[in-house]
Amino acid sequence: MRGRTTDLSDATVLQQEIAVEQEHVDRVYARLDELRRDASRAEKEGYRLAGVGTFGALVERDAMVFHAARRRHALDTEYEGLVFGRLDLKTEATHYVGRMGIRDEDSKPLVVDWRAPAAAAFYRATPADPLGVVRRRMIQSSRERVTGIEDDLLDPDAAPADMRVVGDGALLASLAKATGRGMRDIVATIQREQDEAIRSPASGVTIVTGGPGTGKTAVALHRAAYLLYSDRSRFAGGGILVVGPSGVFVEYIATVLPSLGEETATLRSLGSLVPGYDATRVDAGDVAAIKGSLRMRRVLERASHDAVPNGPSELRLLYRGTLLRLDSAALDKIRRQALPRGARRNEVRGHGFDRVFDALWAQARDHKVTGLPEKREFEAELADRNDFREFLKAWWPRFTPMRVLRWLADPGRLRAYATGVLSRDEIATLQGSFDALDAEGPTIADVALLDELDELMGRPRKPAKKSKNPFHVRDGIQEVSTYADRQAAARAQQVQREEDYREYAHIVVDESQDVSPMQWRMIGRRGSYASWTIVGDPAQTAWSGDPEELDRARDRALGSRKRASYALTTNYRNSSEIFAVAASVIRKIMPDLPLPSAVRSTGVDPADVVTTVTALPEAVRELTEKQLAEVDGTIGVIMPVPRRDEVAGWVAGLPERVQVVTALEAKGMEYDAVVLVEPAQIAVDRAGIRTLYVALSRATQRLTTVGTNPGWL
Ligand SMILES: Nc1ncnc2c1ncn2[C@@H]1O[C@H](COP(=O)(O)OP(=O)(O)OP(=O)(O)O)[C@@H](O)[C@H]1O
Repeated sequence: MRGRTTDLSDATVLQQEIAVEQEHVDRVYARLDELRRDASRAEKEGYRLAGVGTFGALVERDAMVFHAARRRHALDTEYEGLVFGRLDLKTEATHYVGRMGIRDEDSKPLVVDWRAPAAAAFYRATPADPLGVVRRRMIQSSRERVTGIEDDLLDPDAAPADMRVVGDGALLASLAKATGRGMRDIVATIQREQDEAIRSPASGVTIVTGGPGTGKTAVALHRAAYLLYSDRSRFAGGGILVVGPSGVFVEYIATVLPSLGEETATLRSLGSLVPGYDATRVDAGDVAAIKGSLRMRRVLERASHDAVPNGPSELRLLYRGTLLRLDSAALDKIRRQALPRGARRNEVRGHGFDRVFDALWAQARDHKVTGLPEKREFEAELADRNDFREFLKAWWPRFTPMRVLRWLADPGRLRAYATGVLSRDEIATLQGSFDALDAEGPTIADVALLDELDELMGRPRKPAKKSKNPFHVRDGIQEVSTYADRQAAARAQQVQREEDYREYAHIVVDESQDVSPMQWRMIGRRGSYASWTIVGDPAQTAWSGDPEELDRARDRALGSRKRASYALTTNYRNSSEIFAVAASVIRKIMPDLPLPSAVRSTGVDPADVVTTVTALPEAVRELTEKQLAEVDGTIGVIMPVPRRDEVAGWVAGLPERVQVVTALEAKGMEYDAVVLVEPAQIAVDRAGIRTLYVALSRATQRLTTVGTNPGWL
């Protein structure tokens, strides 16, 4: 208990203050019940009216039902911890801050939405700059019951004599909680520097940097929620895309926006950004660096213009008793002419075919074929012939990106496409890295190559565009639809987008330090109209390619948009003891790197266990079991990428709280305890040391390292 002295015991003061807040919270929930009843009445009314009226009116009512349902859903979602803050201002006014804005029957605010301008002071006021706030109070609750209070007295001189101040401050109370499987929102305890990044202007590019655990991901997600609040029609209409490094990470953060009442954002990992793929396989660092380099575009361009493997090497057609023939040189020439540099193979297929017709026509005339008809009829005759059609299909098929990428598994083709673009060593490194495409699907790095090929080759022309009006079934017919059809259509119009949607209004890129140049191109294609939020920490990158190329690719994706940068400086995740170990590792290669300060101490130092190869499996299992006994939340067992399956076997059968991830998958993740296996095998080069830094900074409470080589510390 801090602040003013009082004659009452601390516990009594706390109970009295809780009772004061409970009264307000009760009013809010009573009002919430009314609003929910209204929303569900509007929904029911919409259903009732749906059976009558003109089509246009029906659509409008459907939209009304949809909005009412959405509102009811929001009211349900944001039930827990609805009111979490109170501001007592110098003006003697009091504001309550919560997950959503609620007004009483007279339209007076009972709770201010955390994203509203009036709530900014809740996050930004400090004792040095109180912004008119005397006391900031965090209200903790469980469902509708207030369970605790944490106050910060920001302006003691302005505090009235009877103002009470209880608790140790909101932040430390919240950091002590165990980690769940999914990330939590931090809406009640956003810190000033974070709030500034969250409320950065909606246009241009917002860049947020900071060391491990500084809340970059939390800021990025709260910013998405803020943007949806501040300009819903723009951001919900155009859509917000959130891109993270891996599927594991996307799953981890997937609950944050819904917990803030926002479900409209699209979350994708780098391996699943292109429709049809959900890649989780990773390439070795040196392979990923080559696959991620912009030079791959030239390699792929050459591939996309090459002849089909095992395609027909000549065309022989017996036409009205005369043999017409195009040999392989003639066919190659036609292909090259129809496909000049920059042309898209799938789009110019027709030109290729036209040239084949021309060449055959010229031959037929030279050979003075008896009874040769007009050219158009000659073409029609050929086009009717199965053998000719089969030839065209085999010689110039419609290409899928996957089909062409597979050609790179052939060492001869790879060499032919890459010579003069990649070094001999690089070509040797790439060799074999496409072999498993068929059996195991693409790697995460391959997905950007597939997207590039898609662009390089274009798509076959699409059939005529469908009407934009989802109720408009065929020209001239406004089909009588059922209520359910229109309800689905109303919803589809609001949230569903075509599979390869590319017109997002905002793109959030998390862990941006790991986005390769080719991946920046892939993301950039989906953000021509977007404003951006880019968060990352260069010191955590696993990228071992050319850093300048990386900057260039990023700059190209972001274009000339105005940039605003924010740096976060406090590590909220790690205990100071754990972060000290991580810091000592990164300092080896970046001695001048500014590091965040870890605010919380547990008094428990990390343990480092050195053992033998034969004893390692048992040691890993035992150390993991020990963590299970010591912490309540999750335990991350982290290892070098190639050893994943082996280590997973060692801890098989342990409770679900134990999660097995590679050092690369651990990016962005958080666990209460971490057992890190064979750190020396991760720290094999500079990129490896940065990856080790990531792995060492994942734990909130306990860190144990275990391996057969002590030389990494
Ligand atoms: N203001 C805050 N109040 C409470 N918890 C916070 C706050 N800011 C961050 N945290 C917590 O700190 C942890 C780290 O946050 P987050 O994962 O966003 O950091 P990060 O900067 O993205 O980390 P990394 O770069 O290491 O992946 C999370 O558990 C988050 O909930």
